[in-house]
Amino acid sequence: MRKKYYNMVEDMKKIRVFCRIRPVNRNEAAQGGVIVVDKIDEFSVTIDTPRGQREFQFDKVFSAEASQEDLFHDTNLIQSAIDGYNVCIFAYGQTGSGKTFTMVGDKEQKNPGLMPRSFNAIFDIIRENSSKFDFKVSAYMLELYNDRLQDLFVSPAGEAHAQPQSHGQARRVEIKRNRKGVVFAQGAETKEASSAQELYALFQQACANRHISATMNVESSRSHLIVGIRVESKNLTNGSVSTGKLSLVDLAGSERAAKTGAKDHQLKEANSINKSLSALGDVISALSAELPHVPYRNSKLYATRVKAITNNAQRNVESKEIAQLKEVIMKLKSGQSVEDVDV
Ligand SMILES: Nc1ncnc2c1ncn2[C@@H]1O[C@H](COP(=O)(O)OP(=O)(O)OP(=O)(O)O)[C@@H](O)[C@H]1O
Repeated sequence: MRKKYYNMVEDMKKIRVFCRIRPVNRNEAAQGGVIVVDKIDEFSVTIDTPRGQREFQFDKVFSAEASQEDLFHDTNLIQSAIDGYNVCIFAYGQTGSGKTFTMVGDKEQKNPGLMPRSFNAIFDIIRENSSKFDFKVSAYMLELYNDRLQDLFVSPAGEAHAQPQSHGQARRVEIKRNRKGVVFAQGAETKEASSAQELYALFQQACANRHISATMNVESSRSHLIVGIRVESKNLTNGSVSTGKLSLVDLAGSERAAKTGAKDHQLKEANSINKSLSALGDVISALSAELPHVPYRNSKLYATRVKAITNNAQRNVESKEIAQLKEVIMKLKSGQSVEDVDV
């Protein structure tokens, strides 16, 4: 059992790359379109290109018939996030390739994607363990638009009316790293949720505040959506507290704006998306090639010098005493008395 868990943790140190093949849609089928990606086994695909056939390898390949449930089943790292690990899942691909469908699902939520399924799974696990742990779930939701992080819990109208800070600018969200190397979004509003429904309602509120390109009559994400869910669990037997984080990211695609005679601001969007996606691509290739320098700082998507993701999977756990001391500090900061806290 212990070996199995150890192997799982070892496995988690890696970045895993899955490939999902999108089925042809009605328009494409009407124009005689066919799938050009061929799944040849569990791990490989071939693509016919003008320069001949090319083969690509992945940790797993999902065919066009794979269901949302299949995807969730094989990418499910919710238990690890609840156990105190930092888990990040994102979809990467060109415009229209199915990133939003995979991460969020279809509009009517007949086929929910990884995000709503993860919200449910978090609270299912919490329910199963509620006699042994006290849980606290909180979330922040951001978008990265034109190289600027926006807090999606603050509506654009609210932002416009917000009191400017002393240096004359509206509230800014910045990616920072604390002394333990944990990355966090400084300045982002965090909201607590006590059920999957509440978390989903927060998500819907966040989506309503996203940038959409009004002049394009197609549904296309023009910004990167970042959903961060923090799960704090207090062990009721020994008082230790572990904090895990699940980051779910729906990246924007870029090609469409560039191809359709885009206006100035659309080109700015496309350039900014391309720049951040290529920075992300550089980070991933540096990590997978285990290069000594990982260029995190080239984009706000990975703006901090996170200690190598590949070789540092560790649980964020603190003892009962530290958890209590933090509580004392919190109370003192808010002007409460601490006499009744026994440390
Ligand atoms: N596996 C799938 N099965 C059925 N329909 C799908 C699948 N993947 C994507 N689609 C449909 O294809 C269309 C494009 O998908 P989606 O919006 O997810 O693309 P995207 O990669 O997020 O695009 P963009 O980068 O422009 O936001 C949508 O109508 C979506 O419902």
